[in-house]
Formats: sequence, structure tokens, C-alpha cells
Amino acid sequence: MTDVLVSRIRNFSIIAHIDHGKSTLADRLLQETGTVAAREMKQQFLDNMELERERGITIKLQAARMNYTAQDGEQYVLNLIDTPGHVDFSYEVSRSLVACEGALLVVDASQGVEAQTLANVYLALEHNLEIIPVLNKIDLPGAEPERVKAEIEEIIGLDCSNAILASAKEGIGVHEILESIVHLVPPPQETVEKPLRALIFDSYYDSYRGVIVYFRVMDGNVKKGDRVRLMATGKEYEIDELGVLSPTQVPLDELHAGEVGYLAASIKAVADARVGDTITLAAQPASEPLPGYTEAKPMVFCGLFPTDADQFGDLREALERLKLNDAALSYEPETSSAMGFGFRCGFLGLLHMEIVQERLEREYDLDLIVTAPSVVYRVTTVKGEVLNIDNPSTLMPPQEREKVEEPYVQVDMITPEEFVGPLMELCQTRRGIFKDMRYLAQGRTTLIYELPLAEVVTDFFDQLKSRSRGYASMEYQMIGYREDNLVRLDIMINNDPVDALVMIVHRDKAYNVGRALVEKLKELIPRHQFKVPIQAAIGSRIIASEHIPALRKDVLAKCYGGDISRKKKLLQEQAKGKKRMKSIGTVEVPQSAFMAVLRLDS
Ligand SMILES: Nc1nc2c(ncn2[C@@H]2O[C@H](COP(=O)(O)OP(=O)(O)OP(=O)(O)O)[C@@H](O)[C@H]2O)c(=O)[nH]1
Repeated sequence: MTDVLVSRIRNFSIIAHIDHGKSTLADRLLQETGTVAAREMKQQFLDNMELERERGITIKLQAARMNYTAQDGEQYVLNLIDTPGHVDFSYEVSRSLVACEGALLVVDASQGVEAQTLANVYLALEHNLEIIPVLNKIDLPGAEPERVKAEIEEIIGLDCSNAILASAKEGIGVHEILESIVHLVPPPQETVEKPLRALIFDSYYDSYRGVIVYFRVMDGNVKKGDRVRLMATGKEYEIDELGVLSPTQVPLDELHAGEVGYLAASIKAVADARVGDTITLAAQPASEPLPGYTEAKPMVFCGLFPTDADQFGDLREALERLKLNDAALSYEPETSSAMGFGFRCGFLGLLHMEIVQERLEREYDLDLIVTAPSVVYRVTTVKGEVLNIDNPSTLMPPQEREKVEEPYVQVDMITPEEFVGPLMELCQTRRGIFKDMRYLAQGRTTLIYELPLAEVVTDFFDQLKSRSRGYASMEYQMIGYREDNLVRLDIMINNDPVDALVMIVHRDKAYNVGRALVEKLKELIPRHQFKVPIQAAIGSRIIASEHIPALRKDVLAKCYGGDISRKKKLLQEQAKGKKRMKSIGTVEVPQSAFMAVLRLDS
């Protein structure tokens, strides 16, 4: 397997929207090249995290090396580098694309191009990858390959006259795809004489061997036993093991420029071997790292508090463990007067946040209260200091601050024409700035808006899906910070200010948000033996006020009388609810209340 001619290597990835068939096609390619026998293919090989499968998304990238004897009689090595399918992980996508010379653009022929596909195609074009369009699912009766070809040409400007018609499910077009990879994707450059530079495109933590790093050798070569340096961190390690992914790990002695592989070097945490970093030799280091490295920055923050204060230590341990395998996750202890001890955690985006929460609860058996997500505000104080504020309750009073800036994103949407109205309305209510709209063939439209990230992280995606009956897709990218008239909205429950419910909102929306929020809280907080006032305030000015009436005797009587099954059900419901309650003073507040802000539109 060693000493492959560089001219016979092809490195490629697959760009596809969720559900357009990337995993199915990848499996087919592995099968067709005999890399994995059909009977071994119990499950899809490329995405294999449990949560991933359940949610039908690709979170972690992986790679597979295939040997393929082409029609010209020559043996080729094809390295497939998988990319995560979600915008939260777009930096990782960009790094895995940089590791390739070409990409298959897989589009469902019965659906057409979606927003997420676009983002990744543009990334690939930016890095000069050869793109091979593949229209998948042509076995479906609703497939319209000609329409979808026209759509790809129109939106992306990619020539589709030679697009491959395929069905990953039925195995149609798979051979043609392999031949196209060999003939259209350029081989890597011959740079084996240069000092080693290898690009890390993924890594994961293994409790026995430490971090396993996936990399593409860009220049030079690397051997088992070599002492390597990671150029961003400056740390050095000795390679214990190195090899290729076929798709399981197969150890080798050496890898050359153009090849893709893995290594283990007793690295303790993935944060020490970050995606995008350059591996070089400690003895003969390269003069420059590979371009494009940035540290993944958390964009969305929330508070995580154990329902049971005794679980604080367990929560810290669980976060430490998750962090070993997730360089983008950040956490810091936080003390809240309402919630007690917990952690302020930072995530790449909402999906990343949900995944971490779910893993904490599922894999570590923790009961958590999660506060509403917040973005990072940039605040300039009157003294001229610039502070990054990721916790709204730490925003200082107006007289101490000069200005508050918030992150903005450009949101690209693709939707059937009939939903343009509802989507524009959604963007408008979210302080969106209209940028562009283009009608495509067959009644589909692209829509571009600029929006504050804060308005996007609060269930924008769910709203987009529900207003378009699931047909619209979206993608967003950061475009920078902008100043606006932002104020701090405080919530008081039973006259106690609740720091975990503090929000930063636009002044023009503050009244409506405050009003809606107290009404929602009234709905969500159960009745108590006493009257519970709920108020929203800006500074010392109360802008909305409600109260939850006290439980009356006859209500109680009704609960305790009646037939036994009804009583049981009540008790069960109480028991279920109990797990996710937090006491604020003498008031029991359910988890849903802390997320109420996400449900103001519904
Ligand atoms: N009819 C038909 N169905 C297909 C074809 N290819 C994939 N599918 C089905 O489409 C669904 C999605 O396929 P996947 O391969 O999981 O899609 P994916 O793009 O990998 O999805 P993510 O991993 O979520 O990005 C599955 O139910 C597949 O069985 C095809 O060629 N024809």
C-alpha cells in the first residue's frame, strides 16, 4: 500500500444537502471498490455517531481510502474526505475541502439545490476544486434531472452538460462517478521534496491512544517515530502510530505528499490538535504554516445548571470529558443568584448547543436547566474599554456604557415561491434588512437578508421550516458587528429579579417582548398557594406585569377527590414535571420557562 505514485492519487469530498444521499453514495463507492464487502455494510460507514444517525445529520467528518482499478487498467488510490452537513461546522467543512482537489456535488434530482449546498459549493469553488455534478435519486418517479441541471447552472453557474445521472440506492451511475473522479479531479502536486506540512482536517479523542488526528500531507513526508510539531500551538509529539483509513485504521510506516491518513501521538485533548493546524517536523520545520487556520470561536452561549445542586461536580466532570473531544466547546463556572452554581457554555451554533445538551443528559445522566441562548455582544464602556459580553445579566447599566454592538449574519434562503411572503414577514419581524431576491426556474426563489445573529438563534430556523411547511432551506455566515439601540430587559418573579432570564433586546421591540414574555411565563409557571407577580422591566421602569393567581381551595379539592386513575395521572405528571424545576425564592419554575423567549412567536 505504500509508495503510491502521486499521479495516481485522487482526493475528493462529497457536497450534498441533508438527505440528498451523501452517505448512501459513499457506501456505494466503498462497496464498488471492494473497500468494504457488502455483508459488512450493516450500517452506513461514514457517519457513525449515534446522535448523528438519529438526527440524520453528519456531525463529524471522517475519511476513507479506496483502491480502484480504472478502465485505463491503472490502479488509483481514491481518498474520500467526508464533510459535516451543518452550517455550525462550516469551518471544518472548509478545512476538509482544502485537503481535496475535487468534489462531487450531489443533488437530489427530485428536489433541487438547497441553501446549504450552495454555501459548500462556493467554499469549494473558492479553493479551486474541480466540481463534478451528480444528480442522485433518478430512480424516483418525481425525479426531474433536466430541471435540476438547469437550476444548478442558473444558481451556481456550473456547466451541467456532463452531469452524472445516478441512483445511490440502486447503484446506477456509480461506475461513471468513479471514472469521473479519476479523469476530472487533478492529482495532488508533487511536493514530496519540501519540508513536511500536513493539514489536520479532523481529530477525535480515544481513551487508549489519546487524540487520533486525521490529516492530509500537503508537502514532504511523515514517518512513524517522527517528532512532529503542531505549528499553531508549538507543541511537539512523537508519532506512535500512523496509517490510512480503509475505512478502518490500517497502520503503515510512512505517508507522502498527497496522501490522507491518521496518526496517534499521545496527544491529550483535541484542543491540542485543532482542525486547520499544520503538522511539521520538529527537526526540519516548514517556514510557514498552511494558510487559513483560525480557532473555532463559540458564537452562542447559554447557562447550564444542574437541577440538583449536588450534581455540580458531575456536570463539571462531564464537560471536561466532552471537551477532550470537542475543541469548539467552551465552559466557565457561573454563579447565578436564581440558579445557583453552573456553567456558562459557548457553542458554534444552536445545533452544536443542542448536541452537547443532549449528550450531557443522555450519556452522563444529568438533569439540567438550560437558559436561553445568547450571542456575544461587544460593549464599549464610557472609559473606552471594549468588553465581550456573552451573558446578558452582566451588561452594565446605561450610564456606564458608550455603545452596544451585536453580531450580524447574512442569511441565504431558498424557498418555493408561495412561501416568499411569510418568510419576508419573518425576517422583517426579526429586524432583517432585505438584500436580494431572485426567481429561479420552476417557482423557486432565493432570498437574502442581513439579520442580527441574536434574532437567528432564537428559533429562526424552526419558524422558517414551519412557515414554509418544511420546504425552505437556509444557511448563514457572520458579516460583523453593528451598533444598535439595545437595552437590558429584566424579569422579576415574585419580586425577585431572575438573572437567568435577563435579555438584551432592541429598544423598539422591548415593550412587545416584555409583554409576550410575562404572558408566556404566566402560562408556564404552575400555580402556587400564593399569588405570584411577574414583571418585565427596563432599568427601574416596569414595562409589563402579570400575576399567577393563587391556587384556590376548591381547585385542590378537585385534585384530591375524583377517581383513582385521574389522581394517578396527576401524580405522574407532577413527578415528570418535578425533574425539571428550579426554585426561585419560593416559586417553582419549570425548565420551559427559561426557554420561553424562544417560543414568543408561536
Ligand atoms: N430513491 C432513492 N433514495 C435514495 C437514494 N440515495 C439515498 N436515498 C435515500 O435518501 C435518504 C437520505 O440518504 P442519506 O444517504 O442518508 O443522505 P445524506 O445526504 O447522507 O444525509 P446526511 O447524512 O444527513 O447528510 C435515505 O433514506 C436513503 O435511503 C437514491 O438514489 N434513490
